[in-house]
Amino acid sequence: MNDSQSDFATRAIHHGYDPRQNEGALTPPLHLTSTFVFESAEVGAEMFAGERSGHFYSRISNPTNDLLERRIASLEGAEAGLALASGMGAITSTLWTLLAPGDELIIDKTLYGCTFSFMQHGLTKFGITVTPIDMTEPQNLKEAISEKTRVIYFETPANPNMRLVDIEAVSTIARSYGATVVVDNTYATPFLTRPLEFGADIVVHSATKYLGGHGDLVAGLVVGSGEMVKQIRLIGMKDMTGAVMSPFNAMLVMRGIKTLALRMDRHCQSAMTIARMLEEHPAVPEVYFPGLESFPQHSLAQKQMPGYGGMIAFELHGGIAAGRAMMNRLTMIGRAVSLGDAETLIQHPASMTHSTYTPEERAVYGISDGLIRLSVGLEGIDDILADLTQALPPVK
Ligand SMILES: C/C=C(/N=C/c1c(COP(=O)(O)O)cnc(C)c1O)C(=O)O
Repeated sequence: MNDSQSDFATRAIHHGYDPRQNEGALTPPLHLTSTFVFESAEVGAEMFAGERSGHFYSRISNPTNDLLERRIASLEGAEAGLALASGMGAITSTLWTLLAPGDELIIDKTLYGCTFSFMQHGLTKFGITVTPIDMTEPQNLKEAISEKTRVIYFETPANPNMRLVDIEAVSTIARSYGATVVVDNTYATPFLTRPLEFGADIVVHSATKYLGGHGDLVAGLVVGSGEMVKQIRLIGMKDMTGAVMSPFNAMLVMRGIKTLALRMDRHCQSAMTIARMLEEHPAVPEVYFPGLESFPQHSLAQKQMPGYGGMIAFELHGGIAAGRAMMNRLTMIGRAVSLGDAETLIQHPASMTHSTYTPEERAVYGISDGLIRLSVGLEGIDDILADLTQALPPVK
């Protein structure tokens, strides 16, 4: 962990909270309240009119959520943050706020399955043009972008095949057209990548994953400029989706974030070791991990990610039949969707998280039928290696 990451670790624990302002309590209070009492009818009216700051209903804001929002904004280097019920809540609340009929949304061709489905089968029903491109080549964006383009959206690394997008290059092109760049930073987390530093406008997270980090909640987060986040809170979240995070989950996400630096360090170390083992294994023809020198975008990874994360995608000889047999032989590693947990998890995107893509779409969008996704957890590395090795086809 270098100096800036050390500062990151400190802010992840302390930012925005002073025990001396809270009866000395080491940990922040949990405001399990739906509503707030006004000191007078006039004050209530002023709050609804936006003439007075403060909390008046937990679908709009809550003091516990407020602290999480300020903390994640600090970690991402943003002016403001917003806590939502899920990653999809963060994504949909943001895009419903930014887009209107007649607008164009340009997306990278590889996205989490439900994100892809919301865009291709949801937004398009409301007169929004959705244009998937291979965003790993910024030239493709130059050719696709137009005055109708309002939003550019991508994940880096992308779920599930690990493709990286050059945030700086894409943001430079987008800015010349006045388009807003939204980056889903779930895989990398702000410990490894802070997209706003490369010119992006908004970051969304499934906080269900690495930020919560313990497989015990579903949550989402958005960060960006103060004005942008205010619009997403008051239009997208309050009125259009209602996708509000419970204060209890906000408390759990803040507890997860306290150890994010430590956990990401371990996820990165273990994933690097496992990726190298897989690369050497004769039953594994393809491994996709940004930290491998053989990774096509390894130099971009070095620019954007000082550590390479905990996610690996790979193929087996024998395709999905061999993949399923291998997954079924595992004894410690869990056959489950989601990612970023203490527990190592494995799944088959084509039939699970990305089954919303048609087979034809999967072929175009780089999600092969044989692809397997591994979320490397925090167990002892020898135990993870042992489980994988005994489950992989025997070396002849
Ligand atoms: C089962 C869920 C998986 N993913 C979700 C996800 C979401 C959506 O996040 P909520 O699940 O709504 O918190 C948003 N953005 C990214 C990059 C994601 O991976 C999964 O892949 O295994």
